[in-house]
Amino acid sequence: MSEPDSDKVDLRSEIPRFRPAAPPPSFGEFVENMRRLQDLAVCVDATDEVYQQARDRAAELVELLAPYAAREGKGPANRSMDLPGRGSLLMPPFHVEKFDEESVVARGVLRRYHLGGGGVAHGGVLPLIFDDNFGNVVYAAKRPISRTAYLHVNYRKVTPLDVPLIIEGKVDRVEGRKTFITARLTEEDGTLLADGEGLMVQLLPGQP
Ligand SMILES: CCCCCCCCCC(=O)SCCNC(=O)CCNC(=O)[C@H](O)C(C)(C)COP(=O)(O)OP(=O)(O)OC[C@H]1O[C@@H](n2cnc3c(N)ncnc32)[C@H](O)[C@@H]1OP(=O)(O)O
Repeated sequence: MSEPDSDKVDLRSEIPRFRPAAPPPSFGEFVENMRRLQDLAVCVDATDEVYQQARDRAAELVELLAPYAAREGKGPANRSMDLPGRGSLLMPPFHVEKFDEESVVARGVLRRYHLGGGGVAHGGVLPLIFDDNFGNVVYAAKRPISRTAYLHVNYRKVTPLDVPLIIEGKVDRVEGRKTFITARLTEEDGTLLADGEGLMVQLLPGQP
C-alpha cells in the first residue's frame, strides 16, 4: 500500500517530512556498538581465523536486521535527536546544542573511523559536518526547503581525533531563493580548524 501524501514535504517531491523519532530503548546502545565496530573494522590487524569469525557474526547480524529494512524517514536512524549524529552511522557523532534563527551549534568528536592519515581526521569528513550544519541552519532559520548548490571548506589546521569539536553556522545573507551560510569548526578553546561557506538553493515544486 502506498504511503499517505502527508509524509511528503512537497506533494510533488520525494523528500519525506521530517519527524523526530522516539527510538526503542536499546537503539542508542546498538548504534554506539556499531560505531565501535566501525572504529575496529578500520584499525584491527587480526589473523584470518579472527576475520572468519567476524565475517560469520556480521553475516548473522545482517540476517537478523535485513527483514526490518524500512523506507526513508521511518526507522529511528537519522531522526533520534537525543543521540549523537541523530543515531545515523553516516553522521559523525555530534549533538546539536543550539538551534535557532541566529545560529546552529553542534558539539562532538571524530574517532578512529574518521582517520585520514598521520593521526588526524580525513579531509572528506569535514564537508559532511559542514553540509549537515548548513541543512540545520536553513531549517532553523525557517527558510524554505533547500539543497546545497555549493560548499567551500578552508582547512586552517589539521582536525584532531578524540577531541571535542564545535561547529557553528549561521545565515550570512539571503538573495531570493538563495541562502548563503557560513560556519566555523573549532576546538573548545576556540582554535579554528576550518571555516566554510555554502549556498543553499530553495527547491522549486517538483525538484527532488
Ligand atoms: C529532510 C529534508 C532534507 C532536505 C535536504 C537538507 C539539506 C541537506 C543538504 C544536502 O546535502 S542536499 C544534497 C547535495 N546537493 C544536491 O544534491 C543538489 C543538486 N543540485 C540541484 O538540485 C540543483 O542544482 C539546485 C536545486 C541546487 C539548483 O538548481 P535550480 O535549477 O533550481 O537553480 P538555478 O540553476 O535556477 O539557480 C538558482 C540560483 O542559484 C544560483 N546557483 C545555482 N547553483 C549554483 C552554484 N553551484 N554556484 C553558484 N550559484 C549557483 C544560480 O546562479 C541562480 O542564481 P540567480 O537566481 O541569482 O540567477
